[in-house]
Amino acid sequence: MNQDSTAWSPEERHRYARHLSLPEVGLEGQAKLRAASVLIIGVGGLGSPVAMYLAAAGVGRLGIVDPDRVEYSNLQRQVIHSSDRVGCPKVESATESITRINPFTAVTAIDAALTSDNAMEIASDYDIVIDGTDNFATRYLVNDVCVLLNKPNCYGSIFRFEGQASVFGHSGGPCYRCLYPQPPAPGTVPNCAEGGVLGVLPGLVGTIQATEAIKLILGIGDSLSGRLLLIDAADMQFRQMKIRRNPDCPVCGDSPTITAPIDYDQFCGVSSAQADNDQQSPWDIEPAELQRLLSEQTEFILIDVREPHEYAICNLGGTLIPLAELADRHRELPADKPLVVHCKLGLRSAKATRQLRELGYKDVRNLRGGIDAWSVQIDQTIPRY
Ligand SMILES: Nc1ncnc2c1ncn2[C@@H]1O[C@H](COP(=O)(O)OP(=O)(O)OP(=O)(O)O)[C@@H](O)[C@H]1O
Repeated sequence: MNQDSTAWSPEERHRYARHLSLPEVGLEGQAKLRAASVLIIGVGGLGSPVAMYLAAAGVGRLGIVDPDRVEYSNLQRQVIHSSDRVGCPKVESATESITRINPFTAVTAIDAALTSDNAMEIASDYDIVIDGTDNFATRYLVNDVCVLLNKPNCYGSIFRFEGQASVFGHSGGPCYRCLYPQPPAPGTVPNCAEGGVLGVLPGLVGTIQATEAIKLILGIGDSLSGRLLLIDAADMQFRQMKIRRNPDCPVCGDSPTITAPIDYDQFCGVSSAQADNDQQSPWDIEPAELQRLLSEQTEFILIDVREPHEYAICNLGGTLIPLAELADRHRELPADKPLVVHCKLGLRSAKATRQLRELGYKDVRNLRGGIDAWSVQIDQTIPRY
């Protein structure tokens, strides 16, 4: 314990009164909370409620790590941030909120991404780690670092209306790799930016992560270690699945082969997918060139392969054929005219371009960077979403 557990100011006694009268917490438990340190990776949708509730509960020291800046599109769920903080580093905005909630909580803000190079050093300074991130490479990194440092990892993830939570690497329990030995192939699982997420869902999952951290600090209840909680907010169903430690797990198994953080982008195939994405395809068309074609009234067909609800948000006026319908509906397109295909970011339209070329369409091009790039480079009145 880093503070005298018996010394409480009148304000602290008043602030924590409802904990103090709870037999499972009391002065002793509150002292454990004050002496505890928790590292929160990502102060986005999940990290927001986690940080706010842990501060309110009186956790003595919080570390927050995030390289991102607050955007308007974050505010629908990232409740630790507010409109006046758009453009600010998330960790700065979160520190301000945490301090307003509880000035007795000390915050260390790291305005950078957790990486293989810094994770061991950063995490070693905390009792518990909470993963509030949104990508597979970081999830495997957080998992491995927690196993290597023997720290519990309160895990959560969300997508659309569904969430998951568990506690990994705790007292001989399984780790994230025992549950998911391999990451999904890059591009096969859409992220929240593409697929959307119900704003309240990270509140639900993040408070479960915070609850698990508080239980671990207090040493009470039955933790989610060895169980995966599956949440369906649309039907409000909570299910759980048993998870066992895999003796062959490369990080927590009987003969581990991972003894230090690895290259997680490479493990998750992110580098090669990114390189493919960055590499200009001969079929790409830049936004400026598309603008020229439009202004010169060149004859071509513009095709939008997004979903109807995305088309309703903003569109360039092309023919809407969602990617999943292209195989059935491609005959609506003339075979003898140039086609320009686009989507939100240029990935779905790259697939559509390949598909149409395989179907025999000779002159098909893909708008590089999608409607997002068009909005940044050509027409800022088109909303980014
Ligand atoms: N390696 C990492 N280190 C620290 N923070 C990370 C890391 N990877 C992701 N994050 C952070 O985790 C948070 C996840 O938040 P969230 O899932 O709500 O999405 P977002 O990236 O803020 O928003 P959107 O996906 O809509 O653009 C983000 O703030 C992101 O910057």
